[in-house]
Amino acid sequence: MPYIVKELFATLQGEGAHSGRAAIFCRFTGCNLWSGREEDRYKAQCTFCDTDFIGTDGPGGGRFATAEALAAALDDCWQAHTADGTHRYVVFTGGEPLLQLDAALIAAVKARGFTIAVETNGSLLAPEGIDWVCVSPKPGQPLKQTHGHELKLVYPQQTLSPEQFAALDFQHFWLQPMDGPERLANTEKAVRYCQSHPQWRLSLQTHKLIGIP
Ligand SMILES: C[S@@+](CC[C@H](N)C(=O)[O-])C[C@H]1O[C@@H](n2cnc3c(N)ncnc32)[C@H](O)[C@@H]1O
Ligand SMILES: Nc1nc2[nH]cc(C(=O)O)c2c(=O)[nH]1
Ligand code: SF4
Ligand SMILES: [Mg+2]
Repeated sequence: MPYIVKELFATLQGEGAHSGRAAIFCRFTGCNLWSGREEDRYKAQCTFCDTDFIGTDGPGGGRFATAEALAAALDDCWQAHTADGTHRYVVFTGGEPLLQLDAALIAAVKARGFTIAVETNGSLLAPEGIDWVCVSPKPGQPLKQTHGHELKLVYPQQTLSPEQFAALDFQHFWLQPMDGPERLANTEKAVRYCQSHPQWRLSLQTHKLIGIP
């Protein structure tokens, strides 16, 4: 099965505990909670997505026939954008990366010296070997990935509250204000929640603030 990638680009991780860290983002095509088409958004399980994950037309996107081919593309992207070969970091996102990220790709990317992070909605179990698991729960599907490194809840959501997740096995608990027309009000709500519930910290989408991808 080929890996289908919307885009593959170098930037800084904008969110969560690794915010500010140089990374290659590999955005897989497709999600299990929304078709990605605007006309379907109202009936999707996840309705507030900020991302275009349809097709393969983004920078560096395409169909990669093998794990080795995709790992080589990540390697090229890292080498084109960084001064040295160390601290290699790849973030697999999407769409929903756990629909495609498998043992073969993890092994191929590790063999090239990358530390691997994933951004997942948590409705699928993560395979072994991922170094940093960020789970961002969504409505509509039961949460299967109930442990990891950071839990990043988009806030506020009508049907999901921080209390539902506060006892799970994660090192970091983030509230990330929901982007969209209510972003400012949502940010104020997230600030108030974090102030009164100090287990939770505020995650801003810093890449959007400074205009990088
Ligand atoms: C586009 S998702 C892709 C990865 C995976 N499908 C997921 O939902 O975690 C990447 C991150 O953006 C967050 N996100 C998506 N839409 C957002 C929005 N409107 N405001 C704030 N964060 C959002 C997600 O919760 C997730 O943490
Ligand atoms: N800079 C940057 N940081 C990010 N962290 C998570 C992202 C995502 O879309 O998964 C993202 C993204 O799209 N850009
Ligand atoms: S689960 Fe993630 S990629 Fe899928 S629609 Fe929601 S935010 Fe977007
Ligand atoms: Mg994003």
